[in-house]
Amino acid sequence: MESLSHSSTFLLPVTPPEKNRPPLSNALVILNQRLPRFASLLWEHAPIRVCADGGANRLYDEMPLLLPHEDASHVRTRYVPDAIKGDMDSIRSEVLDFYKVLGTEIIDESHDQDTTDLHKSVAYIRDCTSDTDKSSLRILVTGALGGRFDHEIGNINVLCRFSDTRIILLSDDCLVHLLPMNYHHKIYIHSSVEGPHCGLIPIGMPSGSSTTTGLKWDLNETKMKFGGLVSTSNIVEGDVVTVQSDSDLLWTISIKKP
Ligand SMILES: Nc1ncnc2c1ncn2[C@@H]1O[C@H](COP(=O)(O)OP(=O)(O)OP(=O)(O)O)[C@@H](O)[C@H]1O
Ligand SMILES: Cc1ncc(C[n+]2csc(CCO)c2C)c(N)n1
Repeated sequence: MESLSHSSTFLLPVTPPEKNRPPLSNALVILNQRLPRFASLLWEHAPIRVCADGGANRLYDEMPLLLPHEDASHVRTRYVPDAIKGDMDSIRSEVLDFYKVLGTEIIDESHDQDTTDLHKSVAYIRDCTSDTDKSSLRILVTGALGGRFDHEIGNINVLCRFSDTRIILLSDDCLVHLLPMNYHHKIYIHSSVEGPHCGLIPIGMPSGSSTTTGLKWDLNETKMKFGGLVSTSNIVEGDVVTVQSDSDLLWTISIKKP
């Protein structure tokens, strides 16, 4: 069985070795919810930055608030997205004009009312990425959790629709990503910034057998399904958690407050 490693390095300060030889190439998608307090750190980790429609308002309004000791207009001209994509029904016109003048690519897909702005943004990033680079692509998504439940479920559905792409949904409090079925997953825990609360939830179908190590309540060829057992309020015990399952699982872990 093939192995897949996971590590929330994007929550750690950017270090020179990572700048020289990053193991994964990050992209950032900003959704239309409050920016997390570590938004500027994610920006530094991600050379490609896309705002999904109203996410551009958040970047424009809130990045200066996260950097209160700097001049607001300097912050705005430093944090310019590569692209703004979506159905453009939420972005304010002055925000659109501001970024357009600074060279941001504007992709209006208002004709498509069947896919979400996150879906459109993920498709854009995948299309910009060569096939050889796709295996090392990791998309970080801010504002994806909390808020409106239909949006949250839509965001989780994007994980399933693009299950061959690493996508991490983020809020201030936690992160969520998919562990595709039939891999030996090794999750490296950075206990200075994440944990100990975590969960493993089957998505799309019941799990006939899931096995873990490194958790307080490990699974041992355990069945999980909605309406039966799902692993919530679990606790990470070691520096590494391993997971194997015959179905796709969502992995979630808490993010520590500073
Ligand atoms: N309250 C929220 N909770 C979670 N995700 C959100 C929330 N609001 C927006 N998003 C995410 O940000 C993206 C862009 O938001 P935006 O408000 O521009 O979308 P929208 O398509 O205009 O939404 P709607 O028309 O349903 O209000 C959405 O596609 C969704 O992924
Ligand atoms: C069955 C079905 N349900 C809801 C929508 C609406 N919808 C889904 S994604 C989207 C775009 C949001 O930016 C909109 C309006 C649809 N098309 N089909």
